[in-house]
Amino acid sequence: MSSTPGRFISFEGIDGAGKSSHIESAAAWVRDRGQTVVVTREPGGTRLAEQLRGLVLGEAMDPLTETLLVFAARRDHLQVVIEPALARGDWVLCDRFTDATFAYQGGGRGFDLTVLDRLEDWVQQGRQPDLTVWFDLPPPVAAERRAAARAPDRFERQDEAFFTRVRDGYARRCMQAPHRFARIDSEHPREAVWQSIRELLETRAW
Ligand SMILES: Nc1ncnc2c1ncn2[C@@H]1O[C@H](COP(=O)(O)OP(=O)(O)OP(=O)(O)O)[C@@H](O)[C@H]1O
Ligand SMILES: Cc1cn([C@H]2C[C@H](O)[C@@H](COP(=O)(O)O)O2)c(=O)[nH]c1=O
Repeated sequence: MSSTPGRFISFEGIDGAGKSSHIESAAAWVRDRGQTVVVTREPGGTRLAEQLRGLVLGEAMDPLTETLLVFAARRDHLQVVIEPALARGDWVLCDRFTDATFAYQGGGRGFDLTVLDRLEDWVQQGRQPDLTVWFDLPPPVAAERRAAARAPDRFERQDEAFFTRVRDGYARRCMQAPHRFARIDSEHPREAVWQSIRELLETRAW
């Protein structure tokens, strides 16, 4: 059992914003302070949710189907991984959580935000991250980074207008929950971004 209560920290941003480049460093930083850390991701994190991830990232579907699948994956992830870890006092660092649904399905796809509000309440029963690190980056810069890094999936093939709406979706969530959100300027060089994350962990996660 850990000496302090666990924390739930989510990492968010448009595709290519730099989350994955920093989440393991953040986990190592927390472990160095004596905490047990679970690093996980959405959609995914359990056997079932990883299967749903494969469908969501690979198969064409309508926005309602997409929304229900990401929430189904989230429900399993919460029950099997996140809630048990927090109950043990572990820290959970999660590459994306429900803010991604509001940004991608709500902002990007234009799906009804009031339905998302209801699904969020229903699936999460009040569970929210203690801290959300939002890696903010202009869509054209993120597209350049992605193009240099890998072949695109179904979301990454979307155009700049889609990612502008996703980014606006994150900005809306940030304005609605300023106590939980922290915006990081991800256009800075990697070391400067990491410095911002470290300061954030020191001041707002502990
Ligand atoms: N600050 C930075 N400056 C320049 N390049 C960066 C920076 N941070 C990350 N990158 C590079 O940008 C690419 C995308 O980064 P990364 O995979 O971490 O993004 P991501 O937010 O996890 O994306 P996704 O959510 O789509 O998986 C990688 O090639 C990475 O090396
Ligand atoms: C949680 C969640 C994710 N997505 C999208 C966003 C990304 O394009 C992919 C996940 O892949 P990545 O490796 O994290 O970039 O899924 C979504 O549309 N809705 C969600 O709720």
